[in-house]
Amino acid sequence: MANDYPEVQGGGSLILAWQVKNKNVLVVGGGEVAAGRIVNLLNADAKVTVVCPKDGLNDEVAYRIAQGQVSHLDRVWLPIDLEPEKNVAMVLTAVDDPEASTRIWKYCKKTKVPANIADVPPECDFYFGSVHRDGPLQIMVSTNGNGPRLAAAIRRQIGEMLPAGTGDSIKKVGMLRRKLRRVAPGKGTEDISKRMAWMSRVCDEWSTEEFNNMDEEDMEELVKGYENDVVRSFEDIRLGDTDPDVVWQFDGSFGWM
Ligand SMILES: C[C@@]1(CC(=O)O)C2=NC(=C\c3[nH]c(c(CCC(=O)O)c3CC(=O)O)Cc3[nH]c(c(CC(=O)O)c3CCC(=O)O)/C=C3\N/C(=C\2)[C@@H](CCC(=O)O)[C@]3(C)CC(=O)O)/[C@H]1CCC(=O)O
Ligand SMILES: NC(=O)c1ccc[n+]([C@@H]2O[C@H](COP(=O)([O-])OP(=O)(O)OC[C@H]3O[C@@H](n4cnc5c(N)ncnc54)[C@H](O)[C@@H]3O)[C@@H](O)[C@H]2O)c1
Repeated sequence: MANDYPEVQGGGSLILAWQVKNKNVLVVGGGEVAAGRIVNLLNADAKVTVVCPKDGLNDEVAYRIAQGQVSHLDRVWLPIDLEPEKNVAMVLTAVDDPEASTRIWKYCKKTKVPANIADVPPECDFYFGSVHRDGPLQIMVSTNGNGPRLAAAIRRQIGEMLPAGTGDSIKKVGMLRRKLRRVAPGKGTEDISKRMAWMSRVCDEWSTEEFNNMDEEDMEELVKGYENDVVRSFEDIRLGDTDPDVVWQFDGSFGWM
């Protein structure tokens, strides 16, 4: 039977944007790989505890501990680190001891805590990927275990392709969406459909650069069109005076002077 449904391509990962804000995450090990994991976790507002003997910490991890950005347990990992009272949401190990890694992985499975064991794909509930970050924008590249270094090269290429200010333009879209929900707070299905359709039109019709240049006043002006399903262009908002509230006033100049 012919159809246009997407073809299934098994063998991939389910790529998600996992929310770890204010959740307890345990990092086992304090070397270079742990340092990278810690930055990723702090960027996602997690509450991080590092378990690693003090003499094994690298400079970056020692700095995070000294700054109070993460908590520290000065010893090797122990099963008590996963006691239910600790409420651990996730475990990331980056240790140079494969036996310890496997022991930790098995214990995570027993206690049903999702875990990533660096370098041991069969002992991972999820893999890391290479991430491009620009404000609210995050792009993750995964090669699904085939070539992590290639993932980093592809991530850099993608980052270079994006127009400057892409992250800022996304921030503006976020502000506009929040403003729209204040102006039109309806929670009925029709309200939601109307809001989504209007917002989709704005996103399709406005460019990254226009979103970047959009200020608070432009946003106010733009959302005024929502009620009547009007999406004014950036140019129209900046140059036009279709708003009856705006009265043209002579400023004493004749333009050509
Ligand atoms: C993307 C990145 C994210 C991050 O870790 O932050 C990441 N690895 C990175 C770098 C990297 N890792 C390794 C090298 C040495 C060169 C090389 O081997 O290529 C380099 C390159 C370097 O250091 O420059 C060694 C390595 N890695 C794994 C194995 C085991 C194996 O393959 O069996 C071995 C040892 C292989 C061996 O024994 O020979 C496994 C995994 N590494 C993953 C992620 C997951 C798959 C992601 C994917 O496929 O896309 C997965 C499956 C599990 C996981 O760890 O989550 C990060 C780049 C971040 C960035 O720079 O932006
Ligand atoms: N997936 C990746 O992206 C990737 C990339 C490079 C290396 N690796 C692998 O990740 C692992 C860590 O690499 P690294 O460069 O950070 O190593 P590293 O030697 O710099 O750090 C290992 C750390 O683990 C600590 N440690 C060892 N046993 C421990 C235990 N039982 N409890 C708590 N802490 C313990 C050590 O004190 C040290 O701080 C290695 O197996 C390495 O091959 C993974």
